[in-house]
This record gives sequence, structure tokens and C-alpha cells, in this order.
Amino acid sequence: MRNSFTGMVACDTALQLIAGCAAQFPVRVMRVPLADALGRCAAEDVHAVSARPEADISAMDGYAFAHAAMAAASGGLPVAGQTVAGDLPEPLASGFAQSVLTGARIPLGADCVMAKERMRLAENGRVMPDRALAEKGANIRRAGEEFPRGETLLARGTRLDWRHSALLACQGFTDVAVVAPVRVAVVSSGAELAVDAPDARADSNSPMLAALLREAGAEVVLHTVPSDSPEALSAALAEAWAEADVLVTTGGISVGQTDNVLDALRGLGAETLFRGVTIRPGKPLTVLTHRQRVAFCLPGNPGASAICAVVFLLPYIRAAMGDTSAPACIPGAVDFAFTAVAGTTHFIPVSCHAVAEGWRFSAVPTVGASDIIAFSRASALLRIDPETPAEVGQVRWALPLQPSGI
Ligand SMILES: Nc1nc2c(c(=O)[nH]1)N[C@H]1C(S)=C(S)[C@@H](COP(=O)(O)OP(=O)(O)OC[C@H]3O[C@@H](n4cnc5c(N)ncnc54)[C@H](O)[C@@H]3O)O[C@H]1N2
Ligand code: MOO
Repeated sequence: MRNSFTGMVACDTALQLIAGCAAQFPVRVMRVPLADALGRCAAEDVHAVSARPEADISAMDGYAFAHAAMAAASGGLPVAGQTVAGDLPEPLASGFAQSVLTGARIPLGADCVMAKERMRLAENGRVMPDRALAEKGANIRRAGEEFPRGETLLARGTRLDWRHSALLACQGFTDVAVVAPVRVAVVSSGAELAVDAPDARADSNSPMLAALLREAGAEVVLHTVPSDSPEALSAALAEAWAEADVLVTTGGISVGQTDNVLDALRGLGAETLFRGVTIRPGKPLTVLTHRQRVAFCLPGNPGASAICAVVFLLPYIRAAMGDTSAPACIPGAVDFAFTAVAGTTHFIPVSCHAVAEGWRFSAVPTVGASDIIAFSRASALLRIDPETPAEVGQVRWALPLQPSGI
């Protein structure tokens, strides 16, 4: 049969082949202001240009003094001046205390700070501990105690968020080198997508795929080919792929007479990485390569398209944008039993309920590969392989459907 699924690969094989392709992706680097770096991956390691704190600083509003001098002065020490954050204080004169505010540098000669409410300021202008004298070194943040100069602040591949904004800004960085977004062309096709088709259907896959890809940080351009004509398809695919790093098609990849996507891509010189995966839904997933560029051909059925995008396409996109972290799966106890068909890996949308022990996963009713609504009722995807059937109460790992988690 034309374009048949005779050489399908197993789920893990497909994932490995895709990871291998992602490792070949010609990464582009750009410098962006910190505010524009959120969600992007650091393109290089970033090291501390100075220790933090840079100098010994006060952790309290109070008084700095030499511990030995205060211990020896039964009537307290006279106060000489005040230091606030931002000042470079004069060295402490011998036999004096100095008023210091939180964040101020400790004057040379002081080795102890006490909070002002733990000290008494006498009418003669001398300060002394109200009760016990604090220990030497108390309330002083030591230079470099948080991290030394040269510390690795960011490792290449770290996905940047608010925590890294603070870390980079505190070191005076205003911009950072990140991996440039991958440019993705999404092409939906099919005669039923023509508005004037006798039985016209809405294109729901393009907006879905665009949303998933944009959430992952990719730049997306959408194309629609409202026909099954091999010529129209071929021309549109060539044009779309010429402008993109990654081509994503949806529909027209099974074995029907009008399923022309595979032939069209082969006609453009693309080579098949794999044709079909032993999964359900999503079996027709086909990946091709052409001069370091990759084409993901997703099934037209919306549910199958969603699963293929979440499980196979997004890891590629993330890895191509420098993020090599494993997907953050969550553990939970399944409240249903499920045995996969021999030789087939199943993906089941599940809802997640918080219980005392953690999460409980319930299967969301679904009519199968064409289902769209099941995904808005589900919050994670459970993978079940034939050799590991799910049993009630068993703890399994599920892949959250939203990047922000459950
Ligand atoms: N003889 C066989 N028939 C089919 C097989 C098979 O192995 N042998 N595989 C089935 C499986 S599994 C799937 S999944 C589908 C996938 O087919 P295609 O990828 O070729 O998709 P289409 O036939 O073009 O469309 C299928 C279905 O999806 C709707 N669709 C298409 N594009 C969109 C879109 N952009 N937005 C929303 N919905 C879309 C389309 O209208 C159809 O209803 O093939 C099985 N057949
Ligand atoms: O892969 Mo299809 O999505 O099973 O119907």
C-alpha cells in the first residue's frame, strides 16, 4: 500500500531519533535585555563578576563596634557618625562605635553589630548592650558568604525565569546571551479546510499547535492549504520550509488517496527519519530531515496531533532552543486499570486530584484520536506500555499538559 506503515518504530526509538536530530540543530545565539530573556535558555555559562556581598555588611540597623572594646568599656562607647548602604565608611576610630543601617558596609575596625533595640543610648551619647553583649562577628554578612567571584551563576541551557533575572541584575548584567527562538512553519492541509467545501471543517489544529509552540518559545508562522492537490501542497510546503527551521504539518499523512504530505516532502528531497510510531493515538507520526532541517508530520486527527506535539515535537523544540532538561513529570496513584495492546504504547489523558498522599490520576473519558474536549478536561498525559499495565493504586509518572504544571 502507498506510504504504508510497514517500518514503524517504537515510541522510545522515535524519541531517541528525535533527540539525535535536536543535537544537530544549528543553534543561533543572541543577546537580549534581561526582561526579554524570560523563558529562553542561556546560551553560555555566566560567572559572578564579584563576590556577594562584595564587602562585609551590616545585617541590622544598629551599632558597629570592636567587640573587645565594647567588652572592656563598662560605660559603653561613644558614637562617631553613621554609615548607610551606599556609603564607603571611614575606618572606625579606636574606642568608638558607629551607627550603621542594614546593608551598610562595616567600617574597618568593627567586628560586631548589635541591633539598635538591643542597645541603650545613654544621655552622655555612649551606647552599650541593653543586656548581653552579642558574639564577635554577630550581625555581619561576610564578604563572599553567598558566593565568591567566579561562581557559576547560570549554566548554559538553563531556562531563564524571575530567579535568574534577580541573580544577573544583582551582578550588574543588563543583558544575557540566549538561544534564539526556533522558527517553525505550521502547515495544515485538506480539502475540508476550504471555507466553500460542501462539508467544510474548521482548522483547529493550527491554533492548537501554534499555542503549544509559542508557549515553548518558538516563532510560529501558520500556513493553510485548503486542498489535497499534490501540486498545491508541494508548492506550499517548499515555500513554508524555506523560511523555517522546522516544518510541522498536520493532516494528510496516513495512507489515503489524498494523503499526499509524505510524497510531497520526499519530492522536495527530504529523507525519512521514521515513518509511523507504534503508539495510540498518533500512529501516523512521521519525521523527515532535509539539510539539518526537520519536518514533523502530525496526524490530522486533533487528539492524535496534540499527543504527538506534546510527546515528540515539543521536546525537539525545547532541545533545539538549548533546553536539555527532561520533561518534568509528576507522580500519582492511578485509580483505574489499563493494559496496552501488544506492541503499542498508549497515551491516556488524565485528570489530577490532590489527595493526602500526593496526586491521584483518573482517566478522562475520550472518544479517541479525534477528541478535542478530553484535553481541556485533562491536566496530564499518562504513558502505558504493553509490558507495564496500569493497576489500581499503582504510582505512575504523568506528563503535565500545561508548561506551568497542574
Ligand atoms: N487505512 C487506514 N486508514 C487510516 C489509518 C491507517 O493506518 N490505515 N490511520 C488512521 C489514523 S491512526 C489516523 S490518526 C488518521 C490520520 O490521518 P491523516 O493524518 O492523514 O489526517 P487526515 O486524513 O487529513 O484527517 C484526519 C481527520 O482529522 C481532521 N483534520 C485534519 N486536519 C485538521 C485540522 N487542521 N484541524 C482539525 N481537524 C483536522 C480531518 O478533517 C479528519 O477528520 O488516519 C486514520 N486512517
Ligand atoms: O493515530 Mo490515530 O490518531 O490512532 O487515530
